[in-house]
Amino acid sequence: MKLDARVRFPQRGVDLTLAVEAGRTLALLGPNGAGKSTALASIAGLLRPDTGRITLDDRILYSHSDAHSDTDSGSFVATRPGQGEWVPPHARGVALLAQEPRLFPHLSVLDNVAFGPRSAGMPRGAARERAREWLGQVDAEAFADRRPAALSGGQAQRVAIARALATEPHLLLLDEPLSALDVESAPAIRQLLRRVLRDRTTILVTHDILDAVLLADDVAVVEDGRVVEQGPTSRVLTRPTSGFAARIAGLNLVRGTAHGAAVSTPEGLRIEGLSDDTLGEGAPAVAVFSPSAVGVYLQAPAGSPRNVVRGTVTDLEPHGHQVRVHTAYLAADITPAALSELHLAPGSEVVFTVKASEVAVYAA
Ligand SMILES: Nc1ncnc2c1ncn2[C@@H]1O[C@H](COP(=O)(O)OP(=O)(O)OP(=O)(O)O)[C@@H](O)[C@H]1O
Repeated sequence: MKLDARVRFPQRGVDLTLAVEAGRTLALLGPNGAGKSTALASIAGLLRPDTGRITLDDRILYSHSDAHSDTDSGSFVATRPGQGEWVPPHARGVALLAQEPRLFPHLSVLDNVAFGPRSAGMPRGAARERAREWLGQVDAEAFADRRPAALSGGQAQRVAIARALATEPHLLLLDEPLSALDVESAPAIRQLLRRVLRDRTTILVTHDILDAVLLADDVAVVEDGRVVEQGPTSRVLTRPTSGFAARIAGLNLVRGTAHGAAVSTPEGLRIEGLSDDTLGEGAPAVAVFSPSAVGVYLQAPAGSPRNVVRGTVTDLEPHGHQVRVHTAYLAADITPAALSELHLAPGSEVVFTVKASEVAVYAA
């Protein structure tokens, strides 16, 4: 089913609009405190937004508007302040899978998975039958008779996935489902999710770019309580328009205004690039380029036609066989040999150069 959600918590500075098309997986990415968990809890019904509207297809799960602050056309005419609709969590057809499996410790694995169907009124035998099917789907039927305490973290998360899916939810919410797992068990659970999420309407909160690439059709980047960027995963990672998406995609991004195929920043920086967008003069735009396209010098090379950006080294870190040199806003990859020749350390003044032909300029 298709999800449309607008959730507003003015006191938390959260005002998010999200849409997930039926059968697609949307990854929510963003820094800590951006509002991702607030969005999931609101959609699951664990948290009541001050105002907003949440629908699954035509069914309203939550609706409440405030005539004074909600300027959405029409909606506040029909609903006066204090009125609204609220479907409790268990009746939403929404399953939430958290970081920790949170299985019921006193029930067997089988009865943990049968719990949802039982609560929905299914007879015990049929509920157990369904639980067995789902345990089979997640390769966990061998643990059916165990108690949760006798499971490893990865095994418990498999069971939690089966428990969430056994309720046959219209919408699945995953809150960093792999973050509590060790590096050995995470890949297998990621593969399992890849299989079970296919054609299922899902929102996935993650900090891991690999999860977004392997599991999500679309990505929404949340910063400071707002969705700052949303689109197909491949587009967001190859043509990011937010600083956060650029960082996780491993790209440099300079934001400013368009002047021809150049971007100018309020600080006076000007980056020339190539653009296949029709950019209005002065329109918001970004210049995006890879750290591997950046040359690092101590002095600006004489007569160079390249873009030149001065900065102070903030950090040096290994990056594959190279070393990534960070300044406050940009990064460059150089060889260890170049690093030792330049004698770089945090605090060093450097000049970054990049050819215009390596810089993509597009509307932001
Ligand atoms: N119980 C609460 N009461 C008031 N404000 C809260 C509460 N929980 C979170 N907030 C605020 O709401 C905003 C969004 O927080 P939220 O936990 O949704 O972010 P997040 O993106 O999920 O972060 P993280 O990645 O750290 O989980 C933050 O400003 C946070 O301080």
